[in-house]
Amino acid sequence: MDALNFLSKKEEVEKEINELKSQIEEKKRVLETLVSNQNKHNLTNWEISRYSRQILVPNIGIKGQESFKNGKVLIIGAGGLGCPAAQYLAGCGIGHIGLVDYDEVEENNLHRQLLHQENSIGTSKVRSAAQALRSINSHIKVDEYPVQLNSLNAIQIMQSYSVVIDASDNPSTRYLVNDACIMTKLPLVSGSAVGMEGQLTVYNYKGGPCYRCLFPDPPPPNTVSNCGDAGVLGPVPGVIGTMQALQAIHILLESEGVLSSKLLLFDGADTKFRTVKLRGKSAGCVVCGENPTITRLIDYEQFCGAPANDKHAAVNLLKPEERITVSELRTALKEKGKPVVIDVRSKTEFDICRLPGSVNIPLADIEKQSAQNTLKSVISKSPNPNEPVYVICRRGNDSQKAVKKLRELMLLNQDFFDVRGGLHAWARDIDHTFPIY
Ligand SMILES: Nc1ncnc2c1ncn2[C@@H]1O[C@H](COP(=O)(O)OP(=O)(O)OP(=O)(O)O)[C@@H](O)[C@H]1O
Ligand SMILES: [Zn+2]
Repeated sequence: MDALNFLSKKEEVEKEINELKSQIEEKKRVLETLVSNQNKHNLTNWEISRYSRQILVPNIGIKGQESFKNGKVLIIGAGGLGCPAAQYLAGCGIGHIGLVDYDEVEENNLHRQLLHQENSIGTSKVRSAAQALRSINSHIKVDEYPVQLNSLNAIQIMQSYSVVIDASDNPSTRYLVNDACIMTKLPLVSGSAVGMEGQLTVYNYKGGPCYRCLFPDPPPPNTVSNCGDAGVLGPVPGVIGTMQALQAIHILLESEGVLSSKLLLFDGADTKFRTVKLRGKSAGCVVCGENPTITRLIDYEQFCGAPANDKHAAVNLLKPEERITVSELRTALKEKGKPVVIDVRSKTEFDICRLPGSVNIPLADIEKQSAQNTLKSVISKSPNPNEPVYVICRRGNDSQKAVKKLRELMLLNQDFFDVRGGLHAWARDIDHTFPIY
């Protein structure tokens, strides 16, 4: 047989094989339908076997597993809460999961965002989480939205789902998701976790309240603590995110356990759970009340006075002459003997790293004016008590607040200077061995 004949014969046989394969697949489907009709459900033998341990739970059963298979859950945020929530939903066989996140994986995410791996640092969180979910369960559909959820895209993204999980970390996104859930008539599973504590509730479920019914006004900007500032212990969002998955499941099952009009509080320090009753739906709510005034999505960053992310915007509270650079600080440290350097971070942060000889007086103590005696004693003991005092913090925001306060108090007629960019700038420009957190 010459080469041409061989190739065309080969192609013919391969075509026949493919046709036979698709006939087999088709027959398998017919058989599955026959079996499931006989069993009066639409689960395949493979699904029964794969999910057998949860199907055996009387609250779930075949009916429950069918509702998981048909379930469509959207998760906003693939971080500390979103990872455990998504992981359990994928494991349970929720047929369709959507993930929204604009951010990339950072090394400091890995202690708690366990869908992401070391080799995903710097890549899209949505991509990394979606890949992990597909390797947990290749039979579910995972939609990837590597974007910031905003007023332009929220409704369109949400309307393909039946339950929404808010696993984000900022008030602007919380109000946006709430309002979009009212407009798309979707139940909203809302969670949060910072430090050792977490909270969980369900909004907009069967006549229950929405987020705005309970919190009509946004919190003042910069008053909301986040993981980047206050820290968080990994298993704490693990608990809350897992319970968000459980709430989504209760909603899909239409079971009793939905936390509507109730708030679950978790204290990881004392290992305590508490549930408190919340106010019901408010007739005057501007979005879900009797005469709503918000009928389309608004500008949430403007409403909250804060961006829809937790990136740090640099504050600018002082005049240029009240601030010095890290290079000027280094010169002062070299040339002026031992100037006083006040570090206004928390004690926990001061224990992580500090400039040699710096003294820790947290901003909170300066603001409460409870630090004056300590400060006076530090200054009077310094070799050059009339020299300027330098104030430093992590990124150069809190140090400006401290300098402003200290200058207002005109303590000892001392000159106080802010160190621009704080210890992050020191690590970047002066000492590359200095730790960054
Ligand atoms: N509007 C939004 N659209 C899409 N994703 C959002 C939005 N707002 C917040 N997120 C995402 O929600 C996730 C929240 O995760 P988490 O609270 O663990 O914080 P983090 O930003 O990952 O970590 P850290 O606060 O420690 O830097 C983040 O990945 C963030 O990018
Ligand atoms: Zn409401």
